[in-house]
Amino acid sequence: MEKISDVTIQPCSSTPYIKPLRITYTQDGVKKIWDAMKVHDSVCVLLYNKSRDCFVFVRQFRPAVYINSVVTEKQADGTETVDSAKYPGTLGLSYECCAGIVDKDCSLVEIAKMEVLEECGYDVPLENIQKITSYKSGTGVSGAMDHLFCAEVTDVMKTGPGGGLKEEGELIDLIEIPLRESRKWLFDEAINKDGELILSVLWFYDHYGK
Ligand SMILES: Nc1ncnc2c1ncn2[C@@H]1O[C@H](COP(=O)(O)OP(=O)(O)O[C@H]2O[C@H](CO)[C@@H](O)[C@H](O)[C@H]2O)[C@@H](O)[C@H]1O
Repeated sequence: MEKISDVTIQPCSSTPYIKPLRITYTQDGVKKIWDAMKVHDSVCVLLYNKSRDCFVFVRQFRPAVYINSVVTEKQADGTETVDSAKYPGTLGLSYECCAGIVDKDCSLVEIAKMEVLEECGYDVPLENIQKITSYKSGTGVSGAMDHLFCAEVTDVMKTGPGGGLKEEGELIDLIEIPLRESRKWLFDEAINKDGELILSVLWFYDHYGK
């Protein structure tokens, strides 16, 4: 998972996942420019395993986290590289709630259910998936919607290994954090995690009075 090497970084104009854009507009009579990115909306599911009183998170190597944690070297051909002997892949490991982009023609809660099965191996009934909230993420750059859900699962619902879709190259570890240890873990800045995870867990404490 964290054995990373041969890292190169180059400009990217457009892909199926992101579309960088330059926006010009006039605001109160003043001409302005803003650089932004079109990205997919996403769903994110906080999983709480009732059988073992723990949260189930996913841990994966995130290239964006990695390259923002290292010093890159400019090469003559204009690309940038990273000395992976100096900067281990562990710098790019990130703990997140199970999540996925909204790129399918089905409801958000159905996408949430599919992601829980693919990434975490739990076959959770739709009625166990409850909405937390939806909000605009990355307002300076993307402004996409993030739809947060919470699902209570039990060991009986664990029907597969999870770990993500191998055909999409996904490499995902499942990490269980006991509820009683989660407050300390949540605010441990040495552990990479995203805002969706923190918000969802704080919602859980509030909603269930934990
Ligand atoms: N930028 C990219 N470059 C190359 N390949 C890409 C890519 N984005 C997606 N992919 C490909 O699409 C596959 C499926 O991605 P997912 O829908 O599982 O989103 P992911 O969990 O990575 O991010 C989800 O979770 C994170 C964290 O919550 C959210 O930020 C995010 O919007 C949400 O989709 C990936 O395995 C990869 O093959």
